[in-house]
Amino acid sequence: MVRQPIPVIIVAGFLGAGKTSLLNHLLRNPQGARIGVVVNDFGKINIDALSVAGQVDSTVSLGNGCLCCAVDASGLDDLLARLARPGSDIDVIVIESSGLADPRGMVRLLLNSTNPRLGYGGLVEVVDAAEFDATRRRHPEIDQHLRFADLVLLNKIDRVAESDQRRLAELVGGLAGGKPVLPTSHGRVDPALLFDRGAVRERQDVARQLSFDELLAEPDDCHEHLHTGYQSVEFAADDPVHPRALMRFLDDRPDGVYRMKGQVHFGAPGQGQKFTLHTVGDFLRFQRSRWGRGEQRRTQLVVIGSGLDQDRVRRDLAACVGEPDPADEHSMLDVLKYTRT
Ligand SMILES: Nc1nc2c(ncn2[C@@H]2O[C@H](COP(=O)(O)OP(=O)(O)OP(=O)(O)O)[C@@H](O)[C@H]2O)c(=O)[nH]1
Repeated sequence: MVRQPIPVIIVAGFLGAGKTSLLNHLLRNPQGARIGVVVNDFGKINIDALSVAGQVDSTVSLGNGCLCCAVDASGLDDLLARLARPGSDIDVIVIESSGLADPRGMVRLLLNSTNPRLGYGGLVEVVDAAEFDATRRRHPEIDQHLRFADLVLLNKIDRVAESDQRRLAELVGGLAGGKPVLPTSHGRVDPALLFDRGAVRERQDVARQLSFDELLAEPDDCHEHLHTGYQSVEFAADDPVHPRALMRFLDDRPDGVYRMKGQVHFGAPGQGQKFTLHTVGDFLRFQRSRWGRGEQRRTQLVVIGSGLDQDRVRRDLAACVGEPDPADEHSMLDVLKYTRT
């Protein structure tokens, strides 16, 4: 029997929109589908890969650089071929693109793929409902990212007033040419909407239509992509970080910082857990969990922003390393205010 090509679905969306949350949701609720994953992060430390690792066997990661122009079609093909190799039993591959990648470049790469075992499975755009207006003001070109979406998740709906939800859904739906817009929280969507064979086939048919000829013919200048205006700083420390010092850094983030993510090892007594940190714009959240067995307790952070003074960010974070005074019982208080377990 001839095997149908494995659909490759691209999950795109601006920094911090909720792509990894969606991916984790899909991996936890696969509904029988065996999912292969490619994660592409902007920073050198691939935090997204760390976040999804352990949940799937078939993850390949491609850190440091946006997939939209960092690799050519053959480079991506090699990555995908590893997942789609005969006998791998994968039903669907999901590529989580970096938050600064141009989805059009990614779609183009897939349409140019020569691997007969793979087929384009559609573009899912995740939109941060709370940040969308501000992001558009800074980057009007983001509108174009929605043009080829097959499905838009209007995510973080819990952070937006009801009246704004309607306005945003209409706005985003218009930019996506009338494609379905689903309000979501933490990327919780019915996986069938992404993986259902009928839906995938429909998206593949649409991809063959005129609009995609247009996409393939469109000039693509990498120098105009969003990632060219952004920098990232990676920070790692084996020694514990002082909670009060890190909170001071977070309260007064250096100019240009938009996104921070990673894990923090605090030295405060009784706080031997792993704290996963996320900032997106003004949003700040820690999540507390146990360190894995054999996992090294260390801080690893990526800071992403535009116009960053990278040396200063590095210096300021290095200055946060240190252990609180054992007499300071409340050193973790401010961290815990922003922590969810
Ligand atoms: N309140 C709220 N927070 C969310 C929602 N979805 C994601 N988040 C939080 O937003 C932060 C960023 O989410 P991620 O899923 O890592 O975003 P991302 O798009 O993968 O980020 P990048 O890969 O860095 O671009 C995390 O702290 C998430 O827990 C949501 O629907 N509501």
